[in-house]
Order: sequence, then C-alpha cells, then structure tokens
Amino acid sequence: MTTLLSPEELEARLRDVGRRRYHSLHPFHKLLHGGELNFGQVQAWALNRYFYQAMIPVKDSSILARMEEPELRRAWRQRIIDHDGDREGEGGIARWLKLTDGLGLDRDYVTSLRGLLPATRFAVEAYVHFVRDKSLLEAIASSLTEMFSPGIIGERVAGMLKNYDFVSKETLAYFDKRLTEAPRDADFALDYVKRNARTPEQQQAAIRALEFKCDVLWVQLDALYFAYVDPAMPYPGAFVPEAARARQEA
Ligand SMILES: O=C(O)c1cc(C(=O)O)c2c(n1)C(=O)C(=O)c1cc(C(=O)O)[nH]c1-2
Repeated sequence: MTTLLSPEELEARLRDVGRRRYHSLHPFHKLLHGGELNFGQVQAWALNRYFYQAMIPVKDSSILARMEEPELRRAWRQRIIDHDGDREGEGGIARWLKLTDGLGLDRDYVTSLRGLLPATRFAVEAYVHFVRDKSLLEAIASSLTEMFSPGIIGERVAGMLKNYDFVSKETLAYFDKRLTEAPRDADFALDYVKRNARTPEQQQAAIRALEFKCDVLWVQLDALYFAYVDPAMPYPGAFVPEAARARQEA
C-alpha cells in the first residue's frame, strides 16, 4: 500500500522523476548541445519541435477550460498569451518560427507539418489527449517538466552559440523568455499539485503524470535520433536535409 507523503516528500519524488527521466539525459540533446550535429540534423530538430510549440497553447486551452476558479484561470491564461502573443508576429510560436527561418526552412513547409516524423505527431497528440482525458490534477502535474527546463535551456543556448556558426542570439531568442516564464509557471503548478494531491492515490497519479510527460519529450528525441543520426532513416515523406536528399537522388 502506498503511504501519504508530506508536500515536501511529494516535491522530492517529483524532482527525482526529472533527475532520472528528463530529456536533458537523451543522447540526441547531448549531440545537439555539444555541437556534434550537422546543419540538417539541427534543422530536423527545429522543424519537429515546431509541432510541440504549436500544440502547447492547445493543451493549455483545454486545461483552462476545465478550471472552475477564476483565480486559477487568470494564472493559467498567461501561458496561452505567452505562446500565441496578443497579435500576429508576437509570442513563443512566432519566435520559434524565427528560429526555423534562421535555419533556412520555409515557413509554409514547417507549419504545414508535412515534414514531421510520425512519432513527433503521436507524442505531441498524446500530450494533448492526456490533459483532456485525465484529472485536472494530472493535467497540471504533467506540465511540471518545466521545473527542469531552465537547466537544459541554459546548457542548450550556451552550447549551440559556441558550437554552431549557423545559429545566433537572435535566432535562439525563443529561449530567453522561457528562462523567466518556465520557473513562474512551474512554481504555480508545483504549488497547485502539492496542495491538491491529498491522498496517496492522487500523489501517485501526479508522479505518473510527470513520468508520462517525460516520455512525451523522450520519444520525440528517440525518433529524431533514429531518423537523422543512426541509422539515419527518415520516415518516407518526412523532412530530408539537403545533403541527404542529394545523396538519395544521385
Ligand atoms: O526547451 C526545452 O527543453 C523545453 C522543455 C519543456 C518541457 O520540459 O516540457 C517545455 C519547453 N521547452 C517550452 O519551451 C515550453 O514552452 C513548454 C511548455 C511546456 C508545458 O508542458 O506546458 N513544457 C515546455
């Protein structure tokens, strides 16, 4: 039988999930941050991750719609504004497209999702469905990977600026804002989970939700690794970096 944890013990268990399973541990990220990917592989990462970015406000709208207290909605709606902006050209999704522009990818191609790997699509959709179908507590707990993101973002920006001449501070500007947004969002969500997971079952469900979310992030990198690093077999129809395409056509 599982026992009731104190809020502090629950937090420690949640943080432990990140220590063991966060996508900072994935070999694809180690290559990305260490400067060991080529231009086409970095393009593939940015193109696939666009779909994650684009669906974040969709999943947050679904969480918002289930919040019955104005106080909660007021806090959560900021996430949607952060990603969508208040007008065309503003917000996180627009900033992500600056990155894909900077990497020479055609905007219409990126947003059409034609080049996406199927595993990216399935993982991101699973996240959207999870928050829709599970309890509000689990939906909020699944966002808690953001507790761990400032560390990886710091490492990523420093590593990419140092190692790749095809990225700049301007093209990586997306991540600047995340360094303040993510801790604010994670503090709020962690406080909610600590206050509302009041039974051993609810606490276990919150921990499992965070594990699930780590899986959502992890499999996206598995898919990139398989398609673009080793054995480098892009799914038929998915994005093919120019160099690989030229080889295929030769
Ligand atoms: O760069 C990253 O490694 C990273 C990780 C995560 C995360 O841990 O889920 C998010 C983001 N970035 C991010 O930019 C973002 O907007 C975001 C929203 C969420 C969420 O679950 O609501 N996670 C993340």
